[in-house]
Amino acid sequence: MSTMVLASPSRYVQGAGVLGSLGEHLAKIGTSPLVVADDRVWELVGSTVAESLEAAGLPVVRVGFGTYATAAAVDSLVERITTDGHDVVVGLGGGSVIDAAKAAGHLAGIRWASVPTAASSDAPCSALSVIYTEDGEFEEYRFFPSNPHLVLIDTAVVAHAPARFLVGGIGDALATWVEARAVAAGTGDTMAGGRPTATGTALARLSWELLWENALPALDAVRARVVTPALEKVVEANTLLSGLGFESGGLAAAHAIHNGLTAAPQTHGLTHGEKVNIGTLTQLVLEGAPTEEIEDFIVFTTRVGLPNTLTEVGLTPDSPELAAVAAAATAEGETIHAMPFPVSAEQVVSALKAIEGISRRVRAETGLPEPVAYVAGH
Ligand SMILES: NC(=O)c1ccc[n+]([C@@H]2O[C@H](COP(=O)([O-])OP(=O)(O)OC[C@H]3O[C@@H](n4cnc5c(N)ncnc54)[C@H](O)[C@@H]3O)[C@@H](O)[C@H]2O)c1
Ligand SMILES: [Zn+2]
Repeated sequence: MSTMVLASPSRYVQGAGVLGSLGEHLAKIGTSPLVVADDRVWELVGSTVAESLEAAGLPVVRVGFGTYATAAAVDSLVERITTDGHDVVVGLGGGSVIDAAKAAGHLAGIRWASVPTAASSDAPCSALSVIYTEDGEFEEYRFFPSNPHLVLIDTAVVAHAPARFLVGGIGDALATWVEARAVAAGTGDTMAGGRPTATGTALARLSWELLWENALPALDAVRARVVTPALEKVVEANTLLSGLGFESGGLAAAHAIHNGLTAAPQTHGLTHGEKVNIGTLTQLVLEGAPTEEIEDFIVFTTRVGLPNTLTEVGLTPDSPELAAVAAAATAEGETIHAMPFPVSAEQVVSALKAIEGISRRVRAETGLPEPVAYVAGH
């Protein structure tokens, strides 16, 4: 019998205004926190965080952050933690700063907490970080022996973030069930280092169900800058359920194709979830999913505002970069090899080319807008 593993953070806290109790929660796991946040995020929530830490008797120390979770960014955080003797590191912001904080906490031998300010990815809960080059190309996954001690997400902050962040988080979370069911059907391991539990797979499915029901009204809520029950459900789906579901249910082709896409400079500037959505649709085509399911996915993700054509990620079916994307997606060790059948780079190129025409046809047939070409950096 193969071993099954489920991983999860020690504590998950979600609600409107919970950032005000960050200090109280952090005081249970450390006495000298280092908060990592870029200037934009600190401008938005720095005063709330500082007041909360002060009220809990904790010192307020914040260090800045760049764009990507690079090896160098992680190393410089480790140096800061070690020199100043911090005992808990807090990633405050998007998935990149959270990944950098996790990796630094692990290397420095201290605890770490995730405090996302947008529901833009399922990075906050996992025991791994995705490391990039300085140019934003996928470099490696780093795995840690434990998940964050605390994940805290304030839905009022999420409601005031640009809607595109929530769109990205929905794209990342929709992939979770499509990938988890593929891993469950095969023999591969999950990111937690074993076969999926029924629990992990079920959480991935619940994430999909909540999104299908609540994603569109949640986006309406964010555009109105208000917290509604639909938004709470989507934040939970994007952050907690997708986080547990991808880590313990398994990643497959969709994320491998996302990682491959980072090799095409045309895609830089798109969010993680936007690129993942191209991977999800490509996986559905690769596995020969029922036509109705593929068509429903295209209609739903177009309505959400996610790209589902090559055009929308700066590519075309004739782009020479597709070969490099497929080569990277099928590299040794990539999660595409957890699919229940062998996948070659040629198959990935074919499926990528196929999504352009399928999505254009479905969008035309259902009265949805034609894709608009994405130009990196604009
Ligand atoms: N480790 C994991 O398990 C895991 C899982 C999924 C994704 N990821 C990684 O997460 C990264 C993607 O994360 P992301 O999509 O959050 O992007 P990001 O972290 O790269 O960028 C987020 C940007 O949004 C800004 N921002 C954050 N909150 C804001 C707010 N409330 N208002 C305005 N601006 C705000 C930040 O300043 C930052 O510039 C990728 O590197 C991806 O590989 C990791
Ligand atoms: Zn992801």
